[in-house]
Amino acid sequence: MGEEKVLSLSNLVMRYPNKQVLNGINLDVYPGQIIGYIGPNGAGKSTTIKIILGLVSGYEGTVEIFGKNIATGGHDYKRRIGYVPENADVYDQLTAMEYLAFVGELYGMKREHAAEKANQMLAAFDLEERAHARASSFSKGMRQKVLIISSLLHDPDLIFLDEPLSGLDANSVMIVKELLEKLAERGKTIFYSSHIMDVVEKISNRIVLLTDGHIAADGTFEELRKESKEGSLEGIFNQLTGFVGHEETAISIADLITGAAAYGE
Ligand SMILES: Nc1ncnc2c1ncn2[C@@H]1O[C@H](COP(=O)(O)OP(=O)(O)OP(=O)(O)O)[C@@H](O)[C@H]1O
Repeated sequence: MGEEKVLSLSNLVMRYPNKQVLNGINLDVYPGQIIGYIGPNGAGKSTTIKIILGLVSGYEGTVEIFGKNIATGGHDYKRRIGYVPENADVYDQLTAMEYLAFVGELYGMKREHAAEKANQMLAAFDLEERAHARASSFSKGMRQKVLIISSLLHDPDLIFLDEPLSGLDANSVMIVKELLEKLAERGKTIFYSSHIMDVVEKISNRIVLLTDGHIAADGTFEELRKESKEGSLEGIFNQLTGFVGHEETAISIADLITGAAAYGE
């Protein structure tokens, strides 16, 4: 591909004191891609994203964003990035508008511009009436919408989303799924981490599966399907992560709960 890479990871290795999490990740990402970054719990997905965002240090290898090494290239690239973390929370004491104007300013927007755009986006997400209410009074889904807006307000080119649909109702899920596609069509790049396989299957135009610290699969859903001969992404995931016997596991847990194992009933 002749296009400029948005993100490039070369031989990325990360060790925590008692665990090697990333074992040499190589990944080149191009404009317009919607990458579904998947893998079992603890595989290292969040660690990868945090390294890319400059939130975790001590890695080996190279991370280039918009053609610049993040270790030596300054922090300007962060203004072109949007991020919805998995366990984020809006500041409870701020109203949705205050929070969004604040985040917009952090990304270098003028406060009035951030506030005006935030107002329009809150209305688009059906939250106009709650714009001046404190976040502490918001439901989980309302908070998630505010977080999504906060990650997109400054019109980033590279967007990281960790379980972005968490807590959203069915209508909002449809809007966000469609929105991601529209943004990708406009050249934005989306890096999307989720455990909901049917959503990843539908949204992503490229799926990257991380297991045991390395990339076990990388391609479109169709490519992965041809290679694995499984019909669904869930099946491919189970095959590539070596998972068998969900029923046996469920039975043994149910036995523990009801005491059947201990009492041989
Ligand atoms: N600060 C830390 N110190 C030590 N170990 C850590 C630290 N952060 C993460 N780990 C370990 O690194 C591994 C990868 O964690 P990470 O959060 O990247 O996984 P993940 O793929 O995002 O998992 P999940 O799907 O559960 O969100 C886990 O074994 C975790 O315990």
